[in-house]
Amino acid sequence: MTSIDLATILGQQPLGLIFDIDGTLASMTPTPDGAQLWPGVAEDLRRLRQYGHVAILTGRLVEDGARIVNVEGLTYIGTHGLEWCDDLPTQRSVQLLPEAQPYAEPGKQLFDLLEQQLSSLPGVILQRKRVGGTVHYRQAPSLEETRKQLLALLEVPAQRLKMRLSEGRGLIEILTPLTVNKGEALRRYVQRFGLQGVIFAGDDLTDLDAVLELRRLRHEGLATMSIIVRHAGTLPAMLEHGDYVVDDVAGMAELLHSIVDRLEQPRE
Ligand SMILES: O=P(O)(O)OC[C@H]1O[C@H](O[C@H]2O[C@H](CO)[C@@H](O)[C@H](O)[C@H]2O)[C@H](O)[C@@H](O)[C@@H]1O
Repeated sequence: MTSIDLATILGQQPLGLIFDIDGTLASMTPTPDGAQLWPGVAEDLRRLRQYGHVAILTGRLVEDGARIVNVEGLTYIGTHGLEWCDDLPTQRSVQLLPEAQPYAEPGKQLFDLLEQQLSSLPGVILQRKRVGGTVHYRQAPSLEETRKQLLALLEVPAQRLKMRLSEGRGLIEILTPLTVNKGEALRRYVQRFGLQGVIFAGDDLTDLDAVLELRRLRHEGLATMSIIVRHAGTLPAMLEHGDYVVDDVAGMAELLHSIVDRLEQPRE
């Protein structure tokens, strides 16, 4: 624990609590469709809604993230900040940032191209999103060979279509060239509700932008705390810049539960 005091942050109003999904509220599974919230988390998120603004900030499509979390009354922010929904997408419509709209078609073209080659790419899963998407190759028989094959297929057309490729563990993200990321999305969320206290929890490379943005917000006078969910192979930069570390999704679920318990205690 750093010198940042959880009780001080939880005492701020308006308070915001923002969570990543995969590796934070849900354990990693071999395929994206297998992910499930850790037991008890959905109930704690429901209780949490009464004390602050609660958001899910994920790399997944809003609908996909909402399918996993499935708690009403949260803000669902998908595709690393490109799309927003003020409740479950069954209740409210999903808003794509207008600046992202022109990249829907180029993203689709890249996925169409990969789809044509799918029979020669065993173990590859294509996850299309509203704009761009994720190419998973974690299940491929040879990771490095498949990675090279995918990059060879994608690099030139992506450049021509002005789309960006980014690599993670066993995946390639097809992204827009926009600078929107989880950090920018977090700031938008904070400004939208005039939050004074902000907690963000995440575990992976794309969460680092949000962790760093929280630091900037703290320098601007807000009470903020980032929670890093540590797994085998957690990026050193996450541990360096985060404020509070928990071990695995189980540790995150435990902390979430204790946060809700604290908020439910009567104030003196
Ligand atoms: O921002 P997040 O909520 O952490 O989402 C990041 C990506 O998560 C998903 O992929 C990862 O989790 C899968 C389920 O555990 C796993 O099978 C996959 O290998 C991981 O990369 C999701 O499928 C992606 O769309 C998200 O971008």
